[in-house]
Amino acid sequence: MDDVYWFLTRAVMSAGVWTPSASISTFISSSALTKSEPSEPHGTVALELIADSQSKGYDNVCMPLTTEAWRKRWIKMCLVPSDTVDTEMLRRKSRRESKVLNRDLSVENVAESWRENPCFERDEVTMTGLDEAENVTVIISEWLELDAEDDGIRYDAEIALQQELAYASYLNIQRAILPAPRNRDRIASYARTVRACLQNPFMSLAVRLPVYDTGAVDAVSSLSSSSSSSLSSAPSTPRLLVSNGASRLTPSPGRPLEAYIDAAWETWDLIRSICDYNNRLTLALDLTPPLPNSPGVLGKWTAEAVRYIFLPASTFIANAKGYPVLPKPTQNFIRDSMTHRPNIIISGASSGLHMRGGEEAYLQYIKHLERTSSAVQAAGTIGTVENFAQGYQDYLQAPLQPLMDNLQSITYQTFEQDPVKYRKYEEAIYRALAEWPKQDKIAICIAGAGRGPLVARSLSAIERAERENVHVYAVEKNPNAFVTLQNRKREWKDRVQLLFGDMRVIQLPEKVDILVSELLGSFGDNELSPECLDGAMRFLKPQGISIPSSYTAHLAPLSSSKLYDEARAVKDQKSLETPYVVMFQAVNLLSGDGPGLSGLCGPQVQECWEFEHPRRNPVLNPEGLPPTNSHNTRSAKLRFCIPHAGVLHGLAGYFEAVLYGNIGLSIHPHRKDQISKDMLSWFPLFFPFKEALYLPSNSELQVSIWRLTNERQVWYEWHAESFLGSLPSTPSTATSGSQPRPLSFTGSPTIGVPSPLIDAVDLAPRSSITFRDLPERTALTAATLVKIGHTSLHNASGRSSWIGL
Ligand SMILES: C[S@@+](CC[C@H](N)C(=O)[O-])C[C@H]1O[C@@H](n2cnc3c(N)ncnc32)[C@H](O)[C@@H]1O
Repeated sequence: MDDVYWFLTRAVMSAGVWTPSASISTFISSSALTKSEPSEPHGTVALELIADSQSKGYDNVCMPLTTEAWRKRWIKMCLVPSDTVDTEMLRRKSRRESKVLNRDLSVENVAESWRENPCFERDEVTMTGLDEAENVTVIISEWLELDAEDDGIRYDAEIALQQELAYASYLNIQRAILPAPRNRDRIASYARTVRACLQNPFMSLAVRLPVYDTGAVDAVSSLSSSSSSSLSSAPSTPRLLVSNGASRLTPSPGRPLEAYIDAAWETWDLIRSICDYNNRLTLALDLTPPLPNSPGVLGKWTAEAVRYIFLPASTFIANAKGYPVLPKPTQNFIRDSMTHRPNIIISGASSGLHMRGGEEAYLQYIKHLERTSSAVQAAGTIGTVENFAQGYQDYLQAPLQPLMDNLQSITYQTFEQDPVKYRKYEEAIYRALAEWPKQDKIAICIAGAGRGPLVARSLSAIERAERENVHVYAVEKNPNAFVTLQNRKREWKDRVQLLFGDMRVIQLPEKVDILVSELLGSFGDNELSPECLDGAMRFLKPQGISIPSSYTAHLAPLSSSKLYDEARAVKDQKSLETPYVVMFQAVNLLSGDGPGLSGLCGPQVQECWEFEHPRRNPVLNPEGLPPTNSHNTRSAKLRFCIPHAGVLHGLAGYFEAVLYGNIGLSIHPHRKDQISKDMLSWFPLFFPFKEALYLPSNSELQVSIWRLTNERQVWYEWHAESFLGSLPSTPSTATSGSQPRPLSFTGSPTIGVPSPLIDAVDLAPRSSITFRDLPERTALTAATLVKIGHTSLHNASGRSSWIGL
């Protein structure tokens, strides 16, 4: 049964033109702001530069809040002058912590009065008027070291930060970009300060972060080298402002750039965790080179709260004609990010770095990426899921309970707009009919007919198959929908017989050859199709056909701070133990394909279990019904390889159904386009975790999930454990001198069975990785995995969420 009714109703009412457009800003440096006098008619330099950038087609400007004068005063007040610093240490020191003998008490008194009453002088800020600050993205002083080693520097940097934010608030600025964290050792201090600043409920903050971690690349030198070259000055100017590439850091040989990207992500993960996933904390992702070359490595950032993307001119390369373009992986990342409507900040466009195109070439190129983004194009194309779901991405919806509830007419009407589902059903019925000898009398039952679209599709399949002798029964338990069915019966005449009642108890005048139902949920069985069809199977002849004939549930571990945050917003346990229907957008699937640590890891998305109709050899009571529901319980233990560090926030649930032969329905992310492209009726299920579980690079995640039942309810429970590998000291198997066998990439009957719907077009051999020899594999597994964490058991005994029978 379709999980999107509620969403659809809302979507129909709010359908409007939503253009997923990014806003593009230009960066104005503080030197540009201070060097010239304003010309008429602009009252200030800031207003003049803002007007100039608007005339060039930028949507916004991004500029620092403070000037060089402020930096100089802060250094003078707070840092020990360079000539008194211990040159061995090559580190800046705060006056507060300094033990030097020749302390200048007058300066220290000035500093103390500043600490007591922080205040700017006019020439220390770039703007003073509300008109200047309007629509400006403000950058907090980049030289503030909120993560300095020196306690005094950190303390004074925090006071300065609070002072700048208070001034920004005064100018009605509600968003600010913070200085980048630089010192991995002190990220917790940085994050604590940010958390304190977030106490102002009207201010949203973005952490600027290079996609590789500068602290990891050059942990000491980034601080000490800048101080050695300018001991009397503040920390180095952040790389963002360097457009000639002179200050590029080079990763050390032997460590791939991807490793630094994991480190950068870990920095972000720690900051947002300490800030308790505050939704006013976002990322300003700095794409200053060097950047990774491998495709998809930037993909994990699409699942994070990236509000700003810094693109210095130095990130661009020249194409064959000399115009600036982005390297392929960066290009793809920008395209994919477009649906999140980021604010893209271009800096150094006027520096003449590229031969052709001039300053506007950068802006034009980003606009071109937006226009050609497949996600943006899909959102603008009627009939696609992206268009259909506009504005509802990453929106949590409680799945409906169609067995317990009676749907409204508007709900039926909206999901009847899905052309793909009904076309697939008609084709399945047509093919099933084609298998019967022409002269046979055939009976079809539509179990759960709703307002009748599958009845109408059955009749057209009968016509296409040129069958004369076919009778259709339509069973429906919703009394209101049954009125609509009666109305349509006038058009169907006696080809169709309507029966009002619950398919689990109702009697039919005769047994049928084909039983058609659509009781599927996003996870296949989560709207109780197995339980309803147990009853309906009484109508089916022994050799009869059920459409669907089977369906499978699939899972993948996912990271999404947005969904995690949403699920936690309702502050009770229930909301974090409830599966939700969600159109995923800012989501990253954490698993990769491969053998992993245990040799047992499967594909990125794995199958949990299957339901087949009719069941093989069922135990039935005299009424033809199963005595208990225990045969509909299921469980799965899945092993996922985690190639890159990430945080597990939940599980993505999908289904795939075989209607008949190779006709099917699928929302499996890798197969849906091959099986039922542009089908609108189902969005995936999201099983949240109460605790975010950190997963290091090259770890293994083991997920357990159960479908459980009692006489009145069905529910899911879920749990996860994480492992790291350690090499066994001795070979774990006694294979008389032979080496452990290599991993085999040949098919396995149990892991990652390929879809029966796409056997001819199935994908790479992602799904079938296992050891050839099971006993050997088991011994190795036990020897190599080291447990590192787990979640609690979610929804124990169905305490928070269940589906009523
Ligand atoms: C998803 S709707 C499908 C309606 C229609 N077949 C379609 O595809 O548009 C499922 C329908 O099955 C009905 N239904 C669910 N459980 C039922 C049961 N146990 N007996 C009879 N009808 C049932 C619901 O009322 C609903 O109308």
